[in-house]
Amino acid sequence: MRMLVLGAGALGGYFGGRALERGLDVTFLVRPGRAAVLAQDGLRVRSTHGDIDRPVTTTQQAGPGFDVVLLSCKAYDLDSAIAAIAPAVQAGAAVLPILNGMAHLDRLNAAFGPDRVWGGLAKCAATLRPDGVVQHLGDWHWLTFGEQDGRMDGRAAALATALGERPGLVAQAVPDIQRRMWEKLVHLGTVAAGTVLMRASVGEIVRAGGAPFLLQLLEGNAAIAAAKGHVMTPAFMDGYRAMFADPASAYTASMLRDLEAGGRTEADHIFGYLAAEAQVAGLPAALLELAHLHARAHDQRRDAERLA
Ligand SMILES: NC(=O)C1=CN([C@@H]2O[C@H](COP(=O)(O)OP(=O)(O)OC[C@H]3O[C@@H](n4cnc5c(N)ncnc54)[C@H](OP(=O)(O)O)[C@@H]3O)[C@@H](O)[C@H]2O)C=CC1
Ligand SMILES: CC(C)(CO)C(=O)C(=O)O
Repeated sequence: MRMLVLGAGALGGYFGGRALERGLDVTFLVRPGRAAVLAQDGLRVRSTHGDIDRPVTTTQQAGPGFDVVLLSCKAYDLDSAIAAIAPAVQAGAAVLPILNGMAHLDRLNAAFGPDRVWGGLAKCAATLRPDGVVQHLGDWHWLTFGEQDGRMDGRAAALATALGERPGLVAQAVPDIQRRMWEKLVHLGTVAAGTVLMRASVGEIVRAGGAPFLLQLLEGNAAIAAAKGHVMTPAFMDGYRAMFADPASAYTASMLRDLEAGGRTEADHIFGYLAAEAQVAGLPAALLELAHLHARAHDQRRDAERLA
């Protein structure tokens, strides 16, 4: 199976590297800066599930011949990413986006049609270090995806079989990817809003007395998902209530890591989207709106080059 990976950042580098290990024919579609690093040093991944150090094939121009495009850009780069992958998708490849959030599906559907676009999500924490190494954080290694019509006999199932389920990468094709993406957004919307607003890990927030704050975010996000027709199960809620009340947790969202590194945030795509959906449903969203404002203010300061 031939895979084109747009972006060799944290997740593109991690999952693209694991796909290479499992025998897929992988090409990274990258911009000149990342292309130069990969040409010089190869793909370097550091992970408790095994490091990766290997030369990789890169291109700066997509073309025909790919079965699937793993789309791993940030939401704010979506327009340029759509333009970059278009030659591969128009030639027949499916798109597997692993961005957090939901709104990108509409834009991908508009660009390529829903038959070509899968849903997808990554439960995996990683970061691209300044030295160009992809650092896997913690133990999560799940890649979940599915065709939007829920078909289980198409290319998504074939990709899951090709990638398999082993430590380092557990790939699953599912018939209910929209529900899974909403579960991920309830989780992410909680950890991102909580840790970005407090500029602290889950454990630090809990030890400071903030467990009720995190739980309020979790319940609020679950109510928004329910209003969209995706009711979180009791088991899901119990698991995340425990996670967001753990005083020993070092857990932070990638958005906090990006913000602390002086990067741009996906504020509109995550907090803005959730707050807008809350408004449509007549639900309270004060904490999401505050997180949105906080991250946007950071983005303003960053764009003006006034970060310390
Ligand atoms: N990191 C994490 O732990 C997790 C992240 N996510 C989500 O996954 C998505 C990706 O995040 P992450 O991997 O952290 O992001 P990164 O910033 O680490 O990587 C994104 C990469 O996309 C590349 N890119 C963007 N536009 C283009 C383009 N037009 N052509 C080629 N390359 C392009 C960037 O390249 P360049 O270097 O040239 O800018 C960058 O290397 C986000 O939506 C995030 O919320 C989900 C789960 C966990
Ligand atoms: C919550 C987490 C780590 C789950 O993969 C994530 O998506 C992120 O930090 O962006």
